[in-house]
Order: sequence, then structure tokens, then C-alpha cells
Amino acid sequence: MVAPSVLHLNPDKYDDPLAFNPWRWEGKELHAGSKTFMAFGGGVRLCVGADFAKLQMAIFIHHLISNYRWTVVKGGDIIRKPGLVFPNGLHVKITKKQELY
Ligand code: HEM
Repeated sequence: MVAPSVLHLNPDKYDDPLAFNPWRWEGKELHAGSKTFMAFGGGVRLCVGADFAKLQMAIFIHHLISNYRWTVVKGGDIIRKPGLVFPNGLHVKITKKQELY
């Protein structure tokens, strides 16, 4: 049985687990097989909205790529293992593209 909250609220894994701290995963391995993070839960209680949420993220990224110009500021080294990993981050500046009409 998988109980994501037992993992995510475990003070041995995360300092002050009840605090809102989006940086808590910085430097940790975040991939499908991660032992410290399960974004959509797992097992029989796997998030039923996971595919819907991923579709919304894909549509959002599509609009960001189609309508905005991305300029790399720093980072960008890529490791394929097999998913993409940016070991030193990928900092980009995003500016709205000029309207052509
Ligand atoms: C980025 C967006 C989302 C994240 C990170 C997320 C995360 C999670 C996690 C971690 C669980 C498991 C909770 C547990 O095991 O106690 C869960 C369950 C659930 N999620 Fe999501 N969720 C997201 C979006 C959605 C959406 C869009 C819907 C509905 C349209 C949804 C509906 C549900 C439902 C109904 C459950 C309970 C499933 C069950 O207990 O059988 N979620 N979600």
C-alpha cells in the first residue's frame, strides 16, 4: 500500500514538513522513481486527475512556447537518464513575441 502523505509529512525526510516551502525539493532527485516525492500519489489512491492535470500543463507550455520568446540566461546542461535533467538548472527570460498583425 502506498501512502504519499506518510512520506511527504515525514520529518526524517523533510525538515518542518507542514511548512509551505516549495524549495524543499531543491537538489533532490525528482523523477518517476523518486523515493522522496510522489507528485500524484500512487497505488490504489493514485490521483484520478493526473492525466487531466498533465494535459493542462502541456497546453500551458504550448502557449508559453508559441506566444513568448525564450532566452537562456544561465544553466542548460542536459543529462538524459532517460528523462531530461538539468543539473545546474535552466534559467530563461521569457518575453512576449511581437504581434505581426
Ligand atoms: C498538479 C495537479 C495535481 C496534483 C499534484 C495532485 C496530487 C494528488 C495526490 C498526491 C493524490 C493522492 C492523495 C493521497 O494518496 O492521499 C491525489 C488524489 C486525488 N486527486 Fe489529485 N492532484 C492534482 C490534480 C487533480 C485534478 C485536476 C483532479 C480532478 C479533476 C484531481 C482529483 C483527485 C482525486 C479525486 C483524488 C483521490 C483519488 C482516490 O483517493 O481514489 N487531482 N491527487
